Amino acid sequence: MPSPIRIAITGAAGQIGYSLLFRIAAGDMLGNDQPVILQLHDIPESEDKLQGVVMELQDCAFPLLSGTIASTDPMQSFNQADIAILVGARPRAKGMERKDLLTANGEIFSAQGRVLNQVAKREVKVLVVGNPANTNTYITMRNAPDLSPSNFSAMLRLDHNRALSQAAMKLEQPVGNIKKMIVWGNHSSTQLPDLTHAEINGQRIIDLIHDAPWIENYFIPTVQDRGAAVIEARGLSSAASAANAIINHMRDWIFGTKENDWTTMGVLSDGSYGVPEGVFFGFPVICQDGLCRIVQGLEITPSYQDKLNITYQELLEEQNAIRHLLP
Ligand SMILES: NC(=O)C1=CN([C@@H]2O[C@H](COP(=O)(O)OP(=O)(O)OC[C@H]3O[C@@H](n4cnc5c(N)ncnc54)[C@H](O)[C@@H]3O)[C@@H](O)[C@H]2O)C=CC1
Ligand SMILES: O=C([O-])CC(=O)C(=O)O
Repeated sequence: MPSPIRIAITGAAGQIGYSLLFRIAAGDMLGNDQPVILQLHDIPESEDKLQGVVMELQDCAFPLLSGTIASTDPMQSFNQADIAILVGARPRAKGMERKDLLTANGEIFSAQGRVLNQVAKREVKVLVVGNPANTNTYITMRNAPDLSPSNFSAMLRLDHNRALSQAAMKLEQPVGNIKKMIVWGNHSSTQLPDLTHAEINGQRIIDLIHDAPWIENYFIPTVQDRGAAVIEARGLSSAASAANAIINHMRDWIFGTKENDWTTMGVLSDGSYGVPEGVFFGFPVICQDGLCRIVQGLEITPSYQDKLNITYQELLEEQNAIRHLLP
């Protein structure tokens, strides 16, 4: 058996945590022969709840779970972490946009960035989930100057999975056959779900759908607003699907994306596709050997380029609002 991998998870007592920890401990993220140590973090107000979750983890007797640490001290939770999944933050309620959470949540990520900088492994992979995810990733990265920007990514995988499922339902085909979906930009309602490059069994989906109004008036807004629709229906934000997306995201990052496919991750922009450098932006990426690179050379229509600019501008506004949280 390989030595255990240390996984720090913040907000572990919350609803995403409850859908996530048991799957990781069962081997869904790192495989059936990889032991893990869960380093669970939450705030003092949630300490009792966190202890309850730890009891349940013990009661599962997971063979791969070689240790569990539950702490309200990030120095302890992030210590020597190989992976850090930053979920802990306030969720939005009905009627809010995710960026309305910036004031409540931004500070969490500057503090946690500083601690990661001090005590996590230098090659730690940090996935930021707490909203607004792209800008919180930026705050975390900027507060951890000794770690490479490539150690950080923002979660757009839930949007990517939502887009895959909507396309599969329209085509009445298995979702697993669809490749090369993209969700560009911010994890917000300005994101651009893009199936113009997507394929099913080697054929371009747009050649099969032939329904531009469906794409413009149903597919794009349904994916953009899905988080709000779930909140409206459940009274709570997506949790099981978010946990599943975390597992998908980390698996692809660590083990690589599938051949002839890519995934969507929020990574630091480098000027690709006319998106100026310096924002965490949903791009199509191919991962190999633990490194992810932005897929190059895709054709973007002028109308989609305008939409990329809208979501970029929103990210810029978010960044301007959090300047005080940067060193
Ligand atoms: N990027 C994405 O695709 C998605 C992001 N989210 C976001 O994930 C976050 C968590 O969502 P839920 O689990 O549903 O919320 P929740 O309210 O059920 O749980 C949040 C947990 O975080 C803890 N917490 C609060 N401040 C913290 C801090 N400073 N350090 C550590 N833990 C802290 C709380 O005590 C609570 O246990 C929210 O911001 C939500 O909007 C949710 C779904 C998808
Ligand atoms: O919509 C929300 O607030 C939660 C979230 O990020 C999502 O479900 O995509």
